[in-house]
Amino acid sequence: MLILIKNVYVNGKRQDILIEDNIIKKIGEIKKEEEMEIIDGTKKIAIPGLINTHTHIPMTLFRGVADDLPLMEWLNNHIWKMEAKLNEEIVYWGTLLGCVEMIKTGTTTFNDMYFFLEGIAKAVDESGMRAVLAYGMIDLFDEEKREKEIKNAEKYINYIKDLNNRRITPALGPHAPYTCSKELLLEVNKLAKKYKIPIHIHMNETLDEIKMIKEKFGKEPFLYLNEFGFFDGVDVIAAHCVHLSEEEIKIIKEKNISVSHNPISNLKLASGIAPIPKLLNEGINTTLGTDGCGSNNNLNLFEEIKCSAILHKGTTLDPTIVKAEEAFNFATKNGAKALNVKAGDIREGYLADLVLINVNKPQLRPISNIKSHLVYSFNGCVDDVIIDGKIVMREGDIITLDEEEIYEKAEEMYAILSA
Ligand SMILES: N[C@@H](CCSC[C@H]1O[C@@H](n2cnc3c(=O)[nH]cnc32)[C@H](O)[C@@H]1O)C(=O)O
Ligand SMILES: [Zn+2]
Repeated sequence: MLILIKNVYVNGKRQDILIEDNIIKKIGEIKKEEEMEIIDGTKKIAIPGLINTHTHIPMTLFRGVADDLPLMEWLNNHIWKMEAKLNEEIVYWGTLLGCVEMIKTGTTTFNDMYFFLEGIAKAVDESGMRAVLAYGMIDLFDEEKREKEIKNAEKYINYIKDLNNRRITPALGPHAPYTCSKELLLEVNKLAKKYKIPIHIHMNETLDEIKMIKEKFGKEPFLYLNEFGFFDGVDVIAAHCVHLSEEEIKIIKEKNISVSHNPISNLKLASGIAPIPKLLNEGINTTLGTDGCGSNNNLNLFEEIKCSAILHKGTTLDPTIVKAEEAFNFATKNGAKALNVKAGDIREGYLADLVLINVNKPQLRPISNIKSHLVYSFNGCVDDVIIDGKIVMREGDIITLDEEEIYEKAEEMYAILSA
């Protein structure tokens, strides 16, 4: 399958992009040939598909159901109660709704931690998106639950591998150090090495959890986990990292941990503001996530890009902190590095995960500085999306999914959850 995007603004100039199978074959001057599908890029710019490194995608169905609460109350009194009613079908439709929202706002890859993974994987496969899927493990320090969670985790790793779908890969998802025992975390490290897959974990989101860990284990979360080798020999994506000591930042740097910065979720749950300028100073790989729709409440990664570019200017009173280019890289190159996917940039030999945006939009005019507009002005409504070399959306219409059906089913599924 050959796709030729003609005369599109990419990497600073108007040129052509040739896609062969799922790879960007050539960028430059390219002649049209018979068997090519041609996309006219004349009025469009091409950017790499965005990469969301922290989601709980089926939580689209929890949008707006428990606003204006702190994390622990939100989780314990609302979210975990509703999650008890979830099943494969509800998770499937919630995921499809999330895929529609992510495709429409230019996200092509997401890093998810949830449960009922068959439903999630089926929806991802149908949508055409790329995803790293982890079964979220919680043992609450109970041995019986631990055995069950470890068995489930390994079952899902093999389930996803057996799908043999190059767009869907497995990860391990121990929920957090305050919901997972040391024994479970040690087992997770072992499984990550055995299957050569990354670990996705919530870290240092709120002051409460840090207090809990310090009281229970006598030290801060990263120091506690590092002491028993949790970070050794594995790739870790740590979501949130809001409250960090200097010692903990050292560990993040030394262990090459990628941070998933979720500024809007952290603000909405009043968890705090992650010390991103300090992490950047240490060269720590910083990426962006939305978290779930219960605590954001959308999946528009352009909002996270803009928020990450202005929030830290405000906290440091330094307008030069987190420049537009850096913020854009959080959601593209850095995300690709964290998830170890050859995407996040439009270069020959890279995966053909790219997005076209028609510049005939008021927020993109005058065309003075495209990168600035994408970070500080654009509302995220993209036009065409190509993932793994397949056209998934054309001029705003998603080809792979039936939007109307998904919107209807989402209402039905929400009615079950809220009954
Ligand atoms: N097997 C676990 C599932 C854990 S999935 C990931 C969990 O993270 C929860 N979650 C969502 N957002 C956040 C957050 O910001 N911090 C901590 N947990 C969250 C989400 O509701 C879900 O319960 C169980 O039986 O509950
Ligand atoms: Zn989360």
